[in-house]
Amino acid sequence: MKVFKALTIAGSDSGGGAGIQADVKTFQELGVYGMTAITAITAQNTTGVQGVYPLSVEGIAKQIDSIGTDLTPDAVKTGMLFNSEIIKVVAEKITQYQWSNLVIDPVMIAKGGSPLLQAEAIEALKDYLLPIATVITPNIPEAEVISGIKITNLSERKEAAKLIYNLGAKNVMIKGGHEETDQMIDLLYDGNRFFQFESKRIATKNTHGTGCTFSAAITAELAKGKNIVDSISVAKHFIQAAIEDDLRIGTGHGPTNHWAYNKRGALCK
Ligand SMILES: Nc1ncnc2c1ncn2[C@@H]1O[C@H](COP(=O)(O)OP(=O)(O)O)[C@@H](O)[C@H]1O
Ligand SMILES: Cc1ncc(COP(=O)(O)O)c(N)n1
Repeated sequence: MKVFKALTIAGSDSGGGAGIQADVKTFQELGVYGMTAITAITAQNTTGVQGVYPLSVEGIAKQIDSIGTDLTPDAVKTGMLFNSEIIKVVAEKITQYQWSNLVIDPVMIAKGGSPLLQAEAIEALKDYLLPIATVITPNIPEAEVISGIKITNLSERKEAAKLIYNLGAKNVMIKGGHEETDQMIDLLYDGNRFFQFESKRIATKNTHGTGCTFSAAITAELAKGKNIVDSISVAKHFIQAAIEDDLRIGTGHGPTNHWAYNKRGALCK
């Protein structure tokens, strides 16, 4: 049996809804063996972030080397990277090991407003990570920061996608979670065409970790050898099910249910 393997290089969320924890749960649900290199520990729950503790650059490089010298991932994603030093070492190691299928989730701010990426790191993200990305998955505020333009409608989102594409990412997926529309549109640009992935907006405050889960699902499907459009299509169904079937735990922005996608599959059989 061929075992598909995916690596996440991201921060730990003690509350279990976002970050490394969301990624590993998603990999597992999609039948992919999950591996991790932790960049920072956050003390976090559904009410917000209580503390951020980045790891040393040496400690992060060592974790990636442990994987690179023994286990070759079929796809890699990055999440919270915190500062430019971490971004540089992560880009260097991914290049050193010649890993392909790289998903960059340019995590900047947690749902409650706490910064998970320092402002000084934006240029490093553009210079070192975008040129090696198979796909970058910003939400609308992140796409505004990277592209440098304001996004208030779909045509501005398309313009931003083109600007981000020109920075070197092979595909740009600008998510629509931050738009006030009833229809949730995630927009992909592959340098040639635009693709829209649509679903109904779910009225809920429990969206902690949606971006992490979505990008982890894309990573898992790329690891299995699917193309970008098919990978995003699965990820969209996965996140929709996970949000619809929210767990209602904690007193703030609760997590999504990573089990929901497979639970539905099982119920349909
Ligand atoms: N209320 C919602 N209903 C349905 N899908 C949602 C909702 N909120 C977010 N999503 C989906 O979750 C994914 C993450 O979107 P978004 O919230 O924009 O990212 P982030 O978590 O990075 O801010 C996207 O696929 C988006 O369409
Ligand atoms: C460690 C960590 N990484 C990422 C996020 C972003 O979460 P979201 O997916 O809700 O944008 C988070 N809150 N914590």
